[in-house]
Amino acid sequence: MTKANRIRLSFVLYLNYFVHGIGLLILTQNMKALGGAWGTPLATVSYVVSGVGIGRLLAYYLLGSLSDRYGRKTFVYVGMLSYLIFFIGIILTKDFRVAYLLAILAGVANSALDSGTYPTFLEMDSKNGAANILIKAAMSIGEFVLPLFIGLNENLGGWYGLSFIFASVILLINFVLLSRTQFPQKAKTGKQTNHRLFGGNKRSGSRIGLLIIFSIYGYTSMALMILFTQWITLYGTDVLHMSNIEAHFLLSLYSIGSITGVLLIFAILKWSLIREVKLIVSLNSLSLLMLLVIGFSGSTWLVSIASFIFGATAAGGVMQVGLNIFSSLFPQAKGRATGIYFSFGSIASFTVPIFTGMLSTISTAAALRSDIIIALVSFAIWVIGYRLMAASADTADYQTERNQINFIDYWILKLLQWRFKLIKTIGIKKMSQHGPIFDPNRESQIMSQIDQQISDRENADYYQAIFQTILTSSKDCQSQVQEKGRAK
Ligand SMILES: O=C(O)C(=O)C[C@]1(C(=O)O)C=C[C@@H](O)C=C1
Repeated sequence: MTKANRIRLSFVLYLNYFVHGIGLLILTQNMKALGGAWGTPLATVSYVVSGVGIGRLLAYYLLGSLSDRYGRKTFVYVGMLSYLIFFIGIILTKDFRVAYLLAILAGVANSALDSGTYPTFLEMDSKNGAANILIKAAMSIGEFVLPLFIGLNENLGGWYGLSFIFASVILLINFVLLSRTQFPQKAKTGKQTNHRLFGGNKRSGSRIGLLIIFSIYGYTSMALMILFTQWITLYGTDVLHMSNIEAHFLLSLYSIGSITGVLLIFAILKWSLIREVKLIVSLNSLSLLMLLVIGFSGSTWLVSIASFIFGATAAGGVMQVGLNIFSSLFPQAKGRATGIYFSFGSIASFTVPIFTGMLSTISTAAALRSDIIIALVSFAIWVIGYRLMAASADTADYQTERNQINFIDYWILKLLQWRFKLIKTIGIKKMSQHGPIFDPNRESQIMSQIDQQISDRENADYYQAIFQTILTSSKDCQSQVQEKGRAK
């Protein structure tokens, strides 16, 4: 695949997730207007919204498996087309039953996009799953833009359907773009995918163990976020006695944390600085810690900071990291792995509101604190998962260290290039002032400064030799620049 093609394909796929971010909120953000259009109370609109979850649950496993067999592009098309019918249909229909069917279709759209897109990114860039983390960012941008769009439109007295038209137009443009884009070659197709999921070269006991872990994590990673976003504001006002605005701001801090987390995790994965399993264990332990602070510290300051960090660690793409690991364990069935994983996620989006609703009859604090149990389960299964995966990993491997060295070299080179740019400038200035290139005082000042900064004394000689070489090369570079200058 050419680089230009990769960039174009990535753009199209991310743009879909921008639309999906809009799709996630568009019904709830227009509840009143839709209730008016269908002549139903808000409760009915809310019932229609639940159709999205049903659609997801129905479709994930099936579409995921089919995507392994029939190719990713088809499923991206299916997802886009389903979303298009949903957006247009919702504003055309006057009947909430039709709307309910359309909501189910939106859930199917979600599943189809996921089944087509996540495996594509892994197949495009099999080295690491950084690209999949940005899906989360694209969604967040859509979720950020839609309320602004609707707010502005309402202020201008515009028709509520405009936001649906807006999403449809982007989809139509994206259809054209997608038709001109090539997808990467899929690793393997065919019937073997069926049993490979439970077999393959690893011991099947540990594979089944891992399959169970990923199914549970598909649930808990999603539940962790949904529960927090549903209850944190009420917890702020009712339990911590914060003002309304302060309590709402906790959710904003969580969102900002989430975007920060996406960028951080993306950079870490892009450079493969830490093994994904280590990353997921660290993120989960931090999430757990932050929930304990939120649940029991009682300090609004600490809760605010913890909400931010919780956003970064629980909603910064950790779910996508889990999916990456899951898919890499079942390389022949990436689509199916995606389907299974997100099916459990959609069960979470169903069940969390139900059981926290029941807990809230005891207290709001109980509802929010139940997230600690979910975090504890996530953490515990990853401790087991880590051991299972470590058992099968090659411990003599030093690829992670090599990746870290690549990262360091990258930055050393950037800094050296910056230094040489300055060196050239000084060389030219020295020439116009007829000053000598070699400045012994300055050099000994540099060397003694370096010497003071070296904390690893054992290797001090090596560092000094490296800097001596830099100084020598800098002078060579200046002579060359001056020669060129004189020749002109
Ligand atoms: O500071 C200067 O005068 C430079 O030209 C730069 C530089 C250096 O590499 O840092 C290079 C040559 C001189 O001998 C001293 C220092």
